[in-house]
Amino acid sequence: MSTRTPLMAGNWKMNLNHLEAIAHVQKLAFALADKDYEAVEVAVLPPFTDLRSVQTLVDGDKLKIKYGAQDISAHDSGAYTGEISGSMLAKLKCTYVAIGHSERRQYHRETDEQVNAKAKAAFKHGLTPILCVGEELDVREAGDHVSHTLAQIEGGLKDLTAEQVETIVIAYEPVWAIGTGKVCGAGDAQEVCAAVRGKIAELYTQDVADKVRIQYGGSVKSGNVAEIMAQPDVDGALVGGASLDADEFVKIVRFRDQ
Ligand SMILES: O=C(CO)COP(=O)(O)O
Repeated sequence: MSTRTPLMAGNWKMNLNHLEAIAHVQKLAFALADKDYEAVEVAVLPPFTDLRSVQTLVDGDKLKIKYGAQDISAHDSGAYTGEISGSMLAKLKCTYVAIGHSERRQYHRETDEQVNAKAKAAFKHGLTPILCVGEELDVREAGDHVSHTLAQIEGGLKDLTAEQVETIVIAYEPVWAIGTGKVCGAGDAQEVCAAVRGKIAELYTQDVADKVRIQYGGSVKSGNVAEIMAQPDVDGALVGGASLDADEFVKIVRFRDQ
């Protein structure tokens, strides 16, 4: 039986302005009870422009919900127009930062090398990376989904220490299941998540691998979350669309009741 605390995180993507963010986090705070936080960690990843508002709310009301960003610059400061540094996110008391989301890889051509540099930047500033990996449809159809995902793991974790890796979160998000309503079968998600843990054991130690939390992401909803969370190597969910509906996200957090 795993001792890993599940992490249920909402990736809002480019949705909800700062006023909507306040209303949304207030709804979550109202609906979630202390007992929800006993066995599960809950986090939201709002757009950058919402983070200050979310921080003020969480600090002011001592909320247990955690928050983080959807991206980070690999650089510390300087002439990088449009980028946001790890020290800026740390100053806003972010806990998490998503790195290498497939939408960043696809639309911004982020490579494993850049993803690795961002992971290092996150650790440098005390942030926990949620390293996103996963294959496109053609890769899965060719039967190469495991090797593709493990190559992303190897590239993303390059030169990170065992102490860093044991705290990292991995999000396995098959690209073909994101925003499509096509959920990956629970057994298929388990296959890749187990292979990811095996790879981390090979690169580090079994002990390190046993501590890493591996989330599944891709069309997670209240109706399918229980089956996915029942898999031994799935330690949480990274939820896109369904996290924008507070009632639905609360049901996902309460996956044990579904
Ligand atoms: O990309 C995702 C989370 O990071 C998943 O998005 P959906 O839940 O909308 O499929």
